[in-house]
Amino acid sequence: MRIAVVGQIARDLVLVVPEVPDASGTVPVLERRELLGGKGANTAVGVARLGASAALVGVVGDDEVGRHLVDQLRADGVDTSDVARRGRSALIVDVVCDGHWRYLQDLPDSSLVNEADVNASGLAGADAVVVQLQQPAEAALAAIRRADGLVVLDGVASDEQLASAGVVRADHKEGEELTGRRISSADDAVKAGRELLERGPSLAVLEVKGEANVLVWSSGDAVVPLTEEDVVDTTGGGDAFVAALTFALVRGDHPHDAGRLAVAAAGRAVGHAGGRTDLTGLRG
Ligand SMILES: OC[C@H]1O[C@H](O)[C@H](O)[C@@H]1O
Repeated sequence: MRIAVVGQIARDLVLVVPEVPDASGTVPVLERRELLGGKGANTAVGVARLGASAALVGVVGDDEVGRHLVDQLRADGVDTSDVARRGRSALIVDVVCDGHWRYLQDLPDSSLVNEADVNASGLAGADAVVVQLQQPAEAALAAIRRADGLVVLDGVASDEQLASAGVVRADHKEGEELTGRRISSADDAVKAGRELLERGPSLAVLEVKGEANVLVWSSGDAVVPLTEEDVVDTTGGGDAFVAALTFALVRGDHPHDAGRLAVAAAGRAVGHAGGRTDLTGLRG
């Protein structure tokens, strides 16, 4: 099984604080961690740790940090032949308070995947392509058009993108933006998911904040409650979720089982610090 991911690669600076400061306020940093991150890279590493072959279409800086990011991806078993090197590397500052993140993003334009990167990549041969929609819309569309396998969209997709996708997955905030609906219960998510299916995909996966993930497909739906893991850091929970969801769907799992594996993976991710989680042994 080969899964390609189109998305961001970054260096994360995690600062754990006791509270978020007001304007002109100061708070101490309780803990500082320099970690490997980026949604695309985290997802690709998750796929590799689940035992599939993972390839990443992304960009790192043409600098020392970029070399380190690529070396670590390779060490984690990710095929980096489609990782471009230019400009400076993206830096994300994760301000973590009570286990929940707020990001400050230093994303130079050069750090975004462009259409030429996608067209030069080998994603066409993959069984599934995960497209993270933080990338420019034209690059995302190029990836969707070039994909031969299952297309999994992660984030707020446009109608044009949805029309050619197999799966769309959105966290709570993205789900509300994507559907224009308030999603505060599983029933809301099922209704929103049904509307999404009319826009193209055959599976919609929406989060109900703090409660569950809801999967909706043409002949059914399933509500998978979140695990009761102690939350250390929510960074990367969604990336582990998408990695496991895609892995399970390509393996041929029923959507409900795929949802269960995805929730278990996200639970493992939020139970530890940083965006790269060891999903080894998590096979459902
Ligand atoms: O999804 C988590 C990732 O998003 C942010 O962009 C950080 O890089 C972090 O690793």
